[in-house]
Amino acid sequence: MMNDGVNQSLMISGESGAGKTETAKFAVQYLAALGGGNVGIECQILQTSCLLEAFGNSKTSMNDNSSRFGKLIEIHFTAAGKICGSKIRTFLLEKSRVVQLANGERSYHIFYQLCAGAPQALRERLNLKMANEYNYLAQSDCLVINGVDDAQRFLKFMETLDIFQISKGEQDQAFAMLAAVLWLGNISFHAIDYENHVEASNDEALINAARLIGCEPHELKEALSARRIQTEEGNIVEKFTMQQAIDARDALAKFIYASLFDWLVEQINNLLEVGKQHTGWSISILDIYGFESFKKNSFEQFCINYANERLQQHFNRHIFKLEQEEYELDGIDGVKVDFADNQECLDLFEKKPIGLLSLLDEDLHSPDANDATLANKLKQNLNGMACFKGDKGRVFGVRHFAGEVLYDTNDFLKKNQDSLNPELIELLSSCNGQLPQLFAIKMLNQTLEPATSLDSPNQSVSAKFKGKLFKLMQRLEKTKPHFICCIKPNRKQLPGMYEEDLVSQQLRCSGVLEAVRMSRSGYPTRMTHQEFADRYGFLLLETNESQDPLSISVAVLKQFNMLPGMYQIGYTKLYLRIGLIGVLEDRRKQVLQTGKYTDEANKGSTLLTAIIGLQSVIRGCLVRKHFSNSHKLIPSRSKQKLVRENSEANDIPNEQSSAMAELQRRVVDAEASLGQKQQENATLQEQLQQYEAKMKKMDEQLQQSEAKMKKTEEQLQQSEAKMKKTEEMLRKQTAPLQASLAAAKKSEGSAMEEVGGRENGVSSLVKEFEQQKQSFEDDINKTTQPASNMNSYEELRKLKRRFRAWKKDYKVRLKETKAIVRKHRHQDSDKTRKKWWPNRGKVLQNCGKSPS
Ligand SMILES: Nc1ncnc2c1ncn2[C@@H]1O[C@H](COP(=O)(O)OP(=O)(O)OP(=O)(O)O)[C@@H](O)[C@H]1O
Repeated sequence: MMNDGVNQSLMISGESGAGKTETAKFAVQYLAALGGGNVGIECQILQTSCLLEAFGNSKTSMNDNSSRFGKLIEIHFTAAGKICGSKIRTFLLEKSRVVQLANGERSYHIFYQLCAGAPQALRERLNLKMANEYNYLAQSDCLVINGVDDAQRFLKFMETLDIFQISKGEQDQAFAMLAAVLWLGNISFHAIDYENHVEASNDEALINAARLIGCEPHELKEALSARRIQTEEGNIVEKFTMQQAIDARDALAKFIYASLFDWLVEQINNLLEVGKQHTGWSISILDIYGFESFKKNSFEQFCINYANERLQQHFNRHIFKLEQEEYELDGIDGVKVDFADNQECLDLFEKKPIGLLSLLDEDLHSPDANDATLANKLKQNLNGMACFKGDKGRVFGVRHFAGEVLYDTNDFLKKNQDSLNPELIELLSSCNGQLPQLFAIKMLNQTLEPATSLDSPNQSVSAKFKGKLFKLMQRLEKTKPHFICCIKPNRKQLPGMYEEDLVSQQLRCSGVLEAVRMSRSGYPTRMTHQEFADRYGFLLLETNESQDPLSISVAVLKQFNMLPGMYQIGYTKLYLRIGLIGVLEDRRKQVLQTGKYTDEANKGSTLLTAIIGLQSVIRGCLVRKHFSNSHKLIPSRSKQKLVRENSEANDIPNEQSSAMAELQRRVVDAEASLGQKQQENATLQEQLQQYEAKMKKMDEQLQQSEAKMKKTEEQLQQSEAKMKKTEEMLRKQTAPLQASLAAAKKSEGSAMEEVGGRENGVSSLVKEFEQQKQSFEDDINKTTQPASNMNSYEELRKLKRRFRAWKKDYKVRLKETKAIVRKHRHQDSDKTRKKWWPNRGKVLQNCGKSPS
C-alpha cells in the first residue's frame, strides 16, 4: 500500500466453517506485526475479536463458532506505515437467532458465557439462572460446545471490556440488557376472554424483565398485551392474540439485543478511533458469513447466500474480467481463462420489478399476502429463469455459484418486516436505564428519516441488507483487492481429516481452480516501466546509455538473466510471473543493506532464476505435449506463437543462449514498438495541428457569417420598412381604381342588365381586379414573412414592377370599357328619350304650353 499509494482490501471468502474468521485474525496479527508502532492500538485491534465473537458468533450445525454478522475491519496507517487506528463496520446481525433456534444450534455465545461465568454479585443483581432455565436458550437441545469453557470465556470477556475502557457502570447496564432479553423469553401469556385475547402473566419473568429494563411490570405488561390504533374517531385499543403477543415480546428482545450489539461496536470504535493522525491510508479486511446450505433454509440463509453471490461477483470481476481486459489493452497475449460467471444468479435476486428481492418486498404491506402466496408468486414469475427452481409447497430453489439451495418461505414475510410497535419504543424511552433510552432515541430518530433512507424503519430487512451490501461493494471497489478463499477440509469440524469430494466441490464452485490457472498462465506482478526502472534501475552495473525507463527495465532483466518466459513487456507495464519479483527484491535488499553487489549473491539469484525459468519451461513443454496429443491442431494459434513455443521446447539444452536470443528479440520488439509508438505520436501531433488550423479557419468563417447575418438583418429591417411603404402606396393606387370600378358598376345600374354582352366586359374586369389584388397581397405577405429567404427586398421590387405593368394595362382596358359603356348608355338614353318625348309634347299642348 505504501509503495503503490492505493488503499487495499482483503476479502476472505469460503463456506461456513471454512476458516474465514480465523484467517481474518491471522491477517490482523500480520498487519499488527508489520505496522507495529503504537503498541497499545495493535493489541486492542487484536482483542476486538473476543468481544465481537461473544456477541456475534454462535454454534451452528456447520461451525461451532459461526459468525452471524458481517464485518469489515479497516486498519488505518500513518504516513510512515504504522498502525494508528481502526474502524469496524458491521452488517446485518442475524437477529432471529436471539428468539428462535434450530435443533443442535445455540444462540449467541455471550448468553451462555454470562449464565455460566457471571460472578455471584452480578448473578444476584440480575437474578440470573442457568442457561437451561431460559426458554430462548433451552428451546434447542444444545447448551454447551465440546471443548469450550463458557465460564472461563466470560472472565476473558470481562477483562477485554476493561481493556476497552468500558466503565463498570456501563458493563453492568449491558449485562442487565442481556439478562432482560433472557427474562423476556420466559414471559408467558394467558387468555383473558373468549376471543383469544391474551395478556402477560404477572410472574417472575415479567417482574425481572421490567426491573432490568427500568420500568414498572404493569407498563411492560400493557405494552406486550395490546396496541393503540389511530382511527378517525380517536385511538382505540386492540388486544393481542397469543401470536401477536409473542411476536411483540420477541421483537422487543431482538431489538434490545441488536441495539446492544451496535452499542458495543460503537464503544470499540470510540477507543480505536484514528483521530488527528488520520491520513487516509487503510487496509480493510472483510469477514462475512459464509455460504450456507442446511436441510431447511430460511430467510437468514437467503440473505447470507445473496451476500456471498455479490462477493463472488467482486472476485470474478477482479480476478478474471478486469485482469483479461488489462492484458488485452496493454498488448499482452495468450492469457485467457473461462470462468463461471454468476451474473444470472445475481439478476435473479436483484432484477426489478421481477426479481426475488422485489417480489418479496411487494408483499410487505399487502394484507392478503402470506408465506404460501409468496411461494406461488415467486414460482409464477421466476420459473423461466435459469437459476430458479420451483419446488413443492412453500419451497423454492436457487442455483447458487456454490451449489443449489432449497428455501422454505415459512416466516419470510415476518422476518422481512421486523418492526417494533410504537408502544414498545415509547416504553423504552420512558425507562430509567440509560441504555434503553439510548436505543429508543436512536429508533425514534430513524423514524424521522425519509422512507427511502436505509435507516428508515419503513424499509424491509432485505432492502436494508441490499443497500448496505451495495455500500460495502462501493467501498471495496475503491481499494486494490486481495482475495483469500478458505476451503473446508471436512464436514465434521475435525482436524487432520480430508474429504476429497467436499474439497474439490468447493474448489470448483468458488472459481479457485480458474484463478490458479489464470495466475499460472498470467503475470501476477506488474509495474509500469517507470516504476520498475525507478525501483531496480540503480542495480545496473553499467550505466545505461539510454535513459528511457523501458531500456533501463530491459537492461535490469538482462543483467539478472531473467528468462524471457518469465515476463512480458506491455505498452505501459512490465508483467512478471510468480517468483520473479521475489528474486529482484532480494537483490535490491542486499545492495541496499551492504551497499555492494556481490557476485556470490548474483550467482545465487541467477541460479534461482534459472531454476524457476527451467521449471517453467519444462512445465510448459509437458503441458504443450499433453495438449498437442489431445488437440492435434489448434487453428486459432498464431504462426508466430507456434514458432516461439517450438523453439523454446527444442532449445532446452541451450537454455541460456536461447534465452539471451529471446531477450534480445524482445528488446528489438520493444524498441520497434517504441519506434512505432513515436511514429504514431508524430502522426497524431500532425493531425492535431491540422485540426487546430481547421478550427481556426472555421472560427474565422463563423465570424464572417455572423457579420453577414447582421447585415442581412439590417437589410431585412430596411426592406420591411420599404415594403410597408410599398403596401401603403399599392393601397393608395388601388383605391382610385376600386372607386372607378365601383362607379362604373353603379353607372351601369339597370342598363347593364340590358346590355348583355357588354356587361361581361365590366364583370370580368371587376373579377380580374379582385384576383390581382388578392394575388399581390399574397405575394407581399410571402415576401415579408420572417421565414422567407434573404432576397425579399429584390422580390418586392419585382413585385412592384409587375404591379405597375399590370396597373398600366388595366387602366387602359378600364378606360376602353368605360368608353364603350358610356357610348352604349348614350345610345340607350336617346332611344328612351324618343319613346317618351312625343307624349311630353302632347301633355304640354294640353296645358297650353309649348314644349322647349
Ligand atoms: N487455520 C486454522 N487452523 C486451525 N483451525 C482452524 C483454522 N481455520 C479454521 N479453523 C477451525 O475451523 C473453525 C471454523 O473456522 P471459522 O470460524 O474461521 O470459519 P468461518 O469460515 O469464519 O465460518 P462462518 O462463515 O460460519 O463464520 C474454527 O473455529 C477452528 O476450529
